[in-house]
Amino acid sequence: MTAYSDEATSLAGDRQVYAPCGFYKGCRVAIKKVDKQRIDLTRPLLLELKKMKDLEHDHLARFYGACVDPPHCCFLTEYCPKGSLQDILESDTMKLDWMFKVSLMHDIVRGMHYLHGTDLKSHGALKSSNCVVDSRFVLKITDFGLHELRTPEKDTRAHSFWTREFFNERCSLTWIIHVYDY
Ligand SMILES: Nc1nc2c(ncn2[C@@H]2O[C@H](COP(=O)(O)OP(=O)(O)OP(=O)(O)O)[C@@H](O)[C@H]2O)c(=O)[nH]1
Repeated sequence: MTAYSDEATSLAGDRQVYAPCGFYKGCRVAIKKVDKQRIDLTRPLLLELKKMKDLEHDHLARFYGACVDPPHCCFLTEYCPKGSLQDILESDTMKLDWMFKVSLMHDIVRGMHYLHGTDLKSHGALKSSNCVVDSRFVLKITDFGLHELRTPEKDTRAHSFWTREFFNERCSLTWIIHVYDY
């Protein structure tokens, strides 16, 4: 894997968002840092990594793998050049007409429907910054699974909705919570 830059997403005239990315086997990938001193490759973790790699759907960002060597622990996922739904919603220059909004909603529903039918069963952190948009304006859901390796949310700007946080504290995640999530 070649890590090459923090690429600015193409929202001309807006705040620029820099996403670390690189190349892995000829594909451009998004690099998500994992804030862990060490990662124990237990059997359940290896199984989950395998399941994640096997997932394939038009509305899920491809999971390419993880680097578990500290201090460079990270996940590699499909890189989507238009940035996240959060970036698009916060953009002053990008006008969303109803056709585009419906198409984005449709993509989320299709992606989540597929995810709920897999062994992962739930996303766990569905929010606008975890929905990324590719060069053809197709929305793909990212950052699913591997909950034990993810750092708890610290960003109050994150657009997650009260229902997920409310339920997280009280019971385990199920697909029903996602229905309220979006
Ligand atoms: N262009 C592009 N930007 C991305 C991609 N993935 C993430 N980003 C950018 O990185 C921002 C932050 O994403 P994350 O690093 O997942 O952080 P977060 O979702 O805000 O927070 P946590 O997931 O809770 O850590 C997004 O809003 C995007 O601007 C991608 O595939 N392509």
